[in-house]
Amino acid sequence: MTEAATDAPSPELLEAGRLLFAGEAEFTAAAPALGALPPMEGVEIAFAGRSNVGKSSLVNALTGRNTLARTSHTPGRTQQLNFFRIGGRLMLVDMPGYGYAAVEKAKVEAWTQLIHAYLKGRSNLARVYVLIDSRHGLKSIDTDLLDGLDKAAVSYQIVLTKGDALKKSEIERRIAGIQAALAKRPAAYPEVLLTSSRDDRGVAELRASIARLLQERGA
Ligand SMILES: Nc1nc2c(ncn2[C@@H]2O[C@H](COP(=O)(O)OP(=O)(O)OP(=O)(O)O)[C@@H](O)[C@H]2O)c(=O)[nH]1
Ligand SMILES: [Mg+2]
Repeated sequence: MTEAATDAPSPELLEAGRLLFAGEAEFTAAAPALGALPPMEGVEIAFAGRSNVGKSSLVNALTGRNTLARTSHTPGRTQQLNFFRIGGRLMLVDMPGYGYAAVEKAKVEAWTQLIHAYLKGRSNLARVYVLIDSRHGLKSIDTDLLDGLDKAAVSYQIVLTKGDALKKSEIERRIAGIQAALAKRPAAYPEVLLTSSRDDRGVAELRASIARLLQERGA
């Protein structure tokens, strides 16, 4: 396990994260295609992951607003790149899911192309948070995305979701397995975060991680 993997954020960073997400959070744009992206504004981060992994729920948990992003039991709820302005300094992008969805295959393939193209071509994108369902771990469709991000040198960090649904021993095993899989990936941030939008575990730590990223970017 690396240093970063076990480092708890400092109280100052936790407070910076809390303040970042305590301010205004507003939906600003939805882009169905690359040609419809809003202008670049400040530092951007994106939430990517398989359909139904809990991306939109985590946006709501971070902002403490239950209905900011639309969520659903049915995979395929988010169908465009949704841009949220957070505290005037950060743009958070909630993406459609890849992998599977309760919509036509052609639609999912089009989203997957859009996701890959956006992630590799957005110059103010500071980091991609790749969300992985803690119960399922990394699937080949996830490693396809990681391969693309490594090749394009786009920084990413793994965030495990639905941590409330796993036992402690399973959580430890899952995190260790993912860290081992990341060790040889050049664009991976070594720390793996475990979150739950149900019981809020790891949410303050994720806010702190995002606040640290903004500090590093001088934003
Ligand atoms: N147990 C548990 N369920 C969760 C959690 N977060 C989300 N869910 C459930 O997972 C389902 C999908 O949540 P969404 O947030 O819509 O997932 P998404 O990744 O945005 O899905 P798409 O937009 O379809 O790609 C919903 O039924 C949520 O209630 C969590 O932390 N714990
Ligand atoms: Mg969604």
